[in-house]
Amino acid sequence: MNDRRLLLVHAHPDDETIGSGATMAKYAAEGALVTLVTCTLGEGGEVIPPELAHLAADRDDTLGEHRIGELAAACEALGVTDHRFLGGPGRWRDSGMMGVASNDRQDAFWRADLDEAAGELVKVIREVRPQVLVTYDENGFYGHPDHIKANRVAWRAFELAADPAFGEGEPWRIAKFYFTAMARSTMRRSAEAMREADVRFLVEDVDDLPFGCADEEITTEIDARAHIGRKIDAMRAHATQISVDPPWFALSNDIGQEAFAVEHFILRAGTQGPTVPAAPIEVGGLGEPYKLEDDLFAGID
Ligand SMILES: CC(=O)N[C@H]1[C@@H](O[C@@H]2[C@H](O)[C@H](O)[C@@H](O)[C@H](O)[C@H]2O)O[C@H](CO)[C@@H](O)[C@@H]1O
Ligand SMILES: [Zn+2]
Repeated sequence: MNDRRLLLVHAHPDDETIGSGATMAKYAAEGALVTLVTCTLGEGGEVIPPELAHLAADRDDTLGEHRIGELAAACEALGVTDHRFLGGPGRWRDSGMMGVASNDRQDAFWRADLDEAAGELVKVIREVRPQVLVTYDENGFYGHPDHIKANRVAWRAFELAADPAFGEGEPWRIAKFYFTAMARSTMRRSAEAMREADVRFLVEDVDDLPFGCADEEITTEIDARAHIGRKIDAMRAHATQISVDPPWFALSNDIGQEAFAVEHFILRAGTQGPTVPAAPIEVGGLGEPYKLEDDLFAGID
């Protein structure tokens, strides 16, 4: 174990793997403490396997409980041993996609009191004392209300954890705050490869997808190719949400995506560390002429 401590805040079981799974596996394998906080149980998700359809919210409403098990299996696959649900399992419920009726439930994460939810995350931050925090950008990566709220709660907790006038425990200032990111150029190349591979999933035009950023916004590139097998295994663990046909996967909308082994991030707060030439495009990097951090802890230790 080294002294590196990485905290990730994700909205639902499966997001950790989709957006940062290879990176989590890499740092866990290198001996860092990787702590995952998941904000809901994913109670409102769709269910892919027909034999599990009864779990859905409008049937038995036991999908949240089932996804606790999926997430435990995914964390084991990633080598992540420290996982918490924000405020405890079921404290806040999956709000559903933007605009649906479940957004208005009293227990919806989207309606959570910001300082109350952030206060729960401050407890974890002051206990773990992470140097690095990762979550979504202000749009929640793709606009889901729970993802947007996760960004807001994480940012508020980032501020409060460092404030000696707030709450109990020793204040802790996190050195670097990152957003998960996906470069549109990488997405385009992936979509082209999917078309050529004639995969069984739908291939959408990148411009029609609700996520992706300009290459120039990326600050950090984590080459976790050595750990892609763990990411694929973790995706398989989330069987109600993800279909896997490596290196491709799809959610219940059946829109094909690539399980990237090189994952990108945007530094939102903190000082950028030393940069190196980006990995080649052929392996999923941004390629020339980009120079990026190749380590989330760059410049800290
Ligand atoms: C990756 C992610 O955030 N998944 C969420 C999302 O699930 C999507 C939702 O059910 C949508 O209606 C489908 O078309 C899409 O395929 C799903 O990925 O929203 C769910 C409800 O809030 C959430 O449980 C799931 O984790
Ligand atoms: Zn999600």
